[in-house]
Amino acid sequence: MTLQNNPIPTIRLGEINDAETVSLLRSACIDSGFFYLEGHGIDEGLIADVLEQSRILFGLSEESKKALSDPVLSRGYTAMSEETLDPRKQKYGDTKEGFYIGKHVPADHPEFNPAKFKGPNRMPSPEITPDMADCSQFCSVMETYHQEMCRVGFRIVQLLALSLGLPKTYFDKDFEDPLALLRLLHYAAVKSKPEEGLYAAGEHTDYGMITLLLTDGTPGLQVQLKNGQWIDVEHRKGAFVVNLGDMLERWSNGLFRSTTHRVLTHGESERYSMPFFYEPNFDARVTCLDVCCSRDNPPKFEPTTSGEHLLDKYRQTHADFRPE
Ligand SMILES: O=C(O)CCC(=O)C(=O)O
Ligand SMILES: [Fe+2]
Repeated sequence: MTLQNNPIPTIRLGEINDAETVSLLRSACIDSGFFYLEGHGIDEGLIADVLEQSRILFGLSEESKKALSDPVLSRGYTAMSEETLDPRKQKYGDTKEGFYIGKHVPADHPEFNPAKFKGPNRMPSPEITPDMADCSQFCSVMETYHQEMCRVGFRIVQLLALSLGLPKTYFDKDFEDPLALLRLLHYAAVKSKPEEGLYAAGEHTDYGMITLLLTDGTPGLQVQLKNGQWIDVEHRKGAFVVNLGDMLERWSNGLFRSTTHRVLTHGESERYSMPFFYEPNFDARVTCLDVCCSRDNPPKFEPTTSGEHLLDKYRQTHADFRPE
């Protein structure tokens, strides 16, 4: 396979100070904004459990799944076709259903603050989802995975700091209370027809810092190269597909790329995936980094905060949302 066909490099998370890894990561962030992650230390058994529990969740009755929705806090269940990632090109909603899990902050906790995305998860329980045999198993698998992924996310951010020519701990303070959201996704066995506006997940960039994606191996994810061409992101067992979001592009003054991607399904089988969105503290300041600016290359973006940036992105999506 030529480099042209597979421009997505592999980063091993083992040796964090390794100069070669740092420079490979820098190139990946500048060129494609996507890389495979190996050596992350997440147990294969845990990954299998997350996939199994995800299948169990989406196999519940429609009644149970609807009872798990919580649109106010964007936690819990989102129905098939409810989301439209690219309203400009899509005639139909994404042919997927989803389930969001964040950090659980109970309503009576001092940190509870829906305006800052701090609130309770909406999880299965014998009362809400009587058809789930073992709700506590689902909850404990997802909680463990969420915690482990925060640990991996933190290490990637340290590696990103090095790749920007900054001290390894540069962003540490901004990730003391990260906005970290795991999303389970289930794509229907529907053949995507982009020419007719039918997508499994419409074209988009991710809003935040980094996304770590795991799938069941069913193909579908495509990335757009700088020349406009779409390429398949091939599944690599045990590796995460990591991509950068708009917030990091902004922070790095456009040096690191937030790349457009989409999902097209072939219609032969269902597809399960779980993106994990790892973002800075709500109040973290996002100001174009000095190392990415110069007299000839002044800051292209106004300073903002992580929370404001994310809220802005959500508002934009809603403003031009035109349901058919
Ligand atoms: O399911 C996938 O492969 C990608 C999903 C995605 O891009 C997203 O949820 O932002
Ligand atoms: Fe995405």
